[in-house]
Amino acid sequence: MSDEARRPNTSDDETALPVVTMHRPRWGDPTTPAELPAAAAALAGSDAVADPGVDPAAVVLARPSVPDALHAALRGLLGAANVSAEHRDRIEHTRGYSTTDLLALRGGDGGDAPDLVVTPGSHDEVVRLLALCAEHRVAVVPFTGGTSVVGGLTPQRADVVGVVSVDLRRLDRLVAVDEISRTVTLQAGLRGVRAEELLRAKGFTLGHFPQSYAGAGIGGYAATRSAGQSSAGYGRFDEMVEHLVLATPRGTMELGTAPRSAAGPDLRQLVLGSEGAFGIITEVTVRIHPAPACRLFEGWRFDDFDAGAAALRRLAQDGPMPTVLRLSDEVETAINLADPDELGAAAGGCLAVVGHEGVAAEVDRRRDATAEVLHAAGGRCVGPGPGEAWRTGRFRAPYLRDPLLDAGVLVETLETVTYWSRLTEVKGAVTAAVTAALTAMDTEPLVMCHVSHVYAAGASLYFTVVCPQARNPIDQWAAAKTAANTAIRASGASITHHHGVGRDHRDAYHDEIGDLALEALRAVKQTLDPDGICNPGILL
Ligand SMILES: Cc1cc2nc3c(=O)[nH]c(=O)nc-3n(C[C@H](O)[C@H](O)[C@H](O)COP(=O)(O)OP(=O)(O)OC[C@H]3O[C@@H](n4cnc5c(N)ncnc54)[C@H](O)[C@@H]3O)c2cc1C
Repeated sequence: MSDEARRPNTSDDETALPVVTMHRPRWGDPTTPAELPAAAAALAGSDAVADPGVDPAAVVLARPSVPDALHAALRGLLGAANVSAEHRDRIEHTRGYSTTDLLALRGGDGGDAPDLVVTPGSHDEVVRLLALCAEHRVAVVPFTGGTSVVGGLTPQRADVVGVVSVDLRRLDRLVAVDEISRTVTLQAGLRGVRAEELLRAKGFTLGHFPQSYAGAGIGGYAATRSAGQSSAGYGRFDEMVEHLVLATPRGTMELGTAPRSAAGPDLRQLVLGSEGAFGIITEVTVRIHPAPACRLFEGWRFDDFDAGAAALRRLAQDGPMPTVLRLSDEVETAINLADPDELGAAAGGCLAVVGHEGVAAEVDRRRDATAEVLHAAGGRCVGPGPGEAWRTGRFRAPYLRDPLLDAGVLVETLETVTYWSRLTEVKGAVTAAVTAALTAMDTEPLVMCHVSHVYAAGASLYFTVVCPQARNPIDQWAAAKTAANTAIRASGASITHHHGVGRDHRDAYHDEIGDLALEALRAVKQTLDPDGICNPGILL
């Protein structure tokens, strides 16, 4: 392996991002907006109406409805500087980053804004503020990075008198590294980028890089069972968690005594993925890895999606397992969103990105063994170019959505997970359902798909849908999303692999788990949150 292909993991490391303040409804660092590639504008169609949306500062919000007594008690508990009813703070905590969330705010709808935004500075303060809010029947929405794409930050107001957003940004410490056990204890409000920066300084990595890496944080990762793009090598976030601390309106629950235990069911699993419905995660202890010294990312071509998927399955089942393993279908390969300058360029076949990280000898050994499997499965190595283009461009991709929306293009993603034996069927069913729903509205879409995470028994499918915006794009996407959810459930797949349930997937999730399991979950909520103030309507 040439030294040029196998790059030392140094200053061109795309994971070394600065921590930026997000500015709803746009993504990321406002000083580096994305240019819309000329070819992408054509996706809007000739009827598209360009619309940059309403200035968030001009969005009218309702008067805060939390009782004065609670407002005063929160100021007493947290200090006046950590309790805000300011317009700007309320806007910045309104909904998440799904396309419909953005469209609503761009359209001037501030209806889901919280009444107050609070920033507690310790676990004890979180416990006490939960008790105060329960006393006053005010809903509490935990907020880490605010990048939810499933309505996880939009609680139901029906049975509460107000909504408080609990922004965990002050819980931002790396508490301790256990180098012998290779674990780190992190406070929940730490942004992912900052956690990685702190760990790299000690020679370690978390290995968790979701596409929302620029915005999301530790508490959100745990609460949603997030999956990073290196999940093949490092695992999903929930698989990394050894120990966690949950603040509930009834007190503290601390779970995870040892790496594995036979002491009853693993209750950490009740909290991971609970999306704020049972309380607020304030701290987690997770596994870490030595920071990789080298990496090698390559592109591999396959004749078609099924051939590529079969090759990925071979690796997932029999090894070796790369650090990054993903496969774009024919449409996504041709559109090549990883390189915006090549939008629309026809490429043919399907492209897989295969990445290895570690010490040089291990990278070489795994790369060669992987190449043998992929060759045998019909793959052709096309060198580091496409792999490096994907690696270096991946955190820029979310910036493209804003100029697309400005230009009147609807762009949204959805995902699912199923067994290998059903992968092609599920992919076909979801693509057909979304295409039919949007075509019926005279907005025929382009539906792209990739395999984003692989396991021995199956894989997740991630769809990107692009079409011209209809007159009411929120209703337009709701129809497409309903069609997709129905197709996912009808084909026996799970409603989500990593985005979570939130409000948007709640009904499909209940269908997926069945009545008895739902009753059991409700009993847990009743025990931990008897007044129903923890993210009401999310998950349950
Ligand atoms: C452009 C883009 C790309 C994305 N790519 C990925 C991806 O590659 N992989 C992936 O897994 N997801 C992805 N997502 C979805 C999202 O980033 C993840 O769900 C992420 O884990 C959310 O983290 P967050 O810190 O932003 O959480 P938030 O949005 O703040 O919260 C998410 C949910 O968890 C609850 N919550 C937050 N903090 C806590 C806490 N401390 N305790 C209890 N509940 C809490 C919230 O109330 C909410 O319901 C993407 C989103 C966007 C917008």
